Amino acid sequence: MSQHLVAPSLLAADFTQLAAEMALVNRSQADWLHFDVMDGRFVPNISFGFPIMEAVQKLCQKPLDVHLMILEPEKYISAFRDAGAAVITVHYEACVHLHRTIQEIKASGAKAGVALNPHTPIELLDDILEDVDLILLMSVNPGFGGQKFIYRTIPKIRRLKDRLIERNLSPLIEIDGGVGLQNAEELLKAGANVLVAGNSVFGAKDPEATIAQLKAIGEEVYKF
Ligand SMILES: O=C(CO)[C@@H](O)[C@H](O)COP(=O)(O)O
Repeated sequence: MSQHLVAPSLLAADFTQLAAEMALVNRSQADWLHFDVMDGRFVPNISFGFPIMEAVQKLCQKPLDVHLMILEPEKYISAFRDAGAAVITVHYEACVHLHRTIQEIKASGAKAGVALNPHTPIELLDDILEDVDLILLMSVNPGFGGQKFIYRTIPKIRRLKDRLIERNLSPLIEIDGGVGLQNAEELLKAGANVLVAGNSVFGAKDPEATIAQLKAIGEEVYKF
C-alpha cells in the first residue's frame, strides 16, 4: 500500500517569486510539479514553454509532470523530455495518431499520459489503456486555473477505475481542475491517484500546510 500523489500546478504560482515558490514546493510534501503548456489554439490561453521550464527545472527538485494542452504535441515530445519532463501527457482530442505519440513519449524515457476533456467519454480510451502510464481527467474545461470543479467527473473516475480493474490495468488516474481540500477525499475514494491543485495550493494562506493536508486525506495508497 502506498499513497496518492499531489502535484501543485505551477500555473497558479506567483511568477515574480518563482524561486521562492519552487523552494516552497521543494520543502513541501508535493510529489510532482504540474506544468501546464497552452498554445492558444487547442485551448483559448497561452501559458509558458521551454525557457520557463528550463528555469523551473533548475529550481525544482520534484519531477515535472508536463500537461500539453497543444495541437500537434508529437512535434515537441523530445524537446520537453530534454527540458526535463518526467511525465508527458497529451490530449486525446489533440492527437491524430495517439498510439504513435504515446509510443514516442515512452521511447523518450518519460512516463506517458493521455488527457481527456470533461465532455470526452472514457470509453474512447479502450484501445490505448494498456499503453499509458497515466490518464488525466480534466475536471474543468482546460485553459485556465481557478475554475469551478465539474461534479460529473466523480462518476467518470469511478467508471474509469472499474474499467481498469476489469482489465487488470493500473495506470494512474490524475484529476486536474478545481481540486482542493473540499473534494480531495471524494476524488480519492472514487479512484483518483494524483491530485493536481493550483489555486487551492498557491492561493492558500499556507501552501505547504495545504499540500500536507492534501497528502493526509484518503486511505487509498499508490506509488509510481
Ligand atoms: O490544466 C489546468 C487548467 O487548464 C490546470 O492544471 C489548472 O492549473 C488547475 O488549476 P486549479 O483549477 O487547481 O486552480
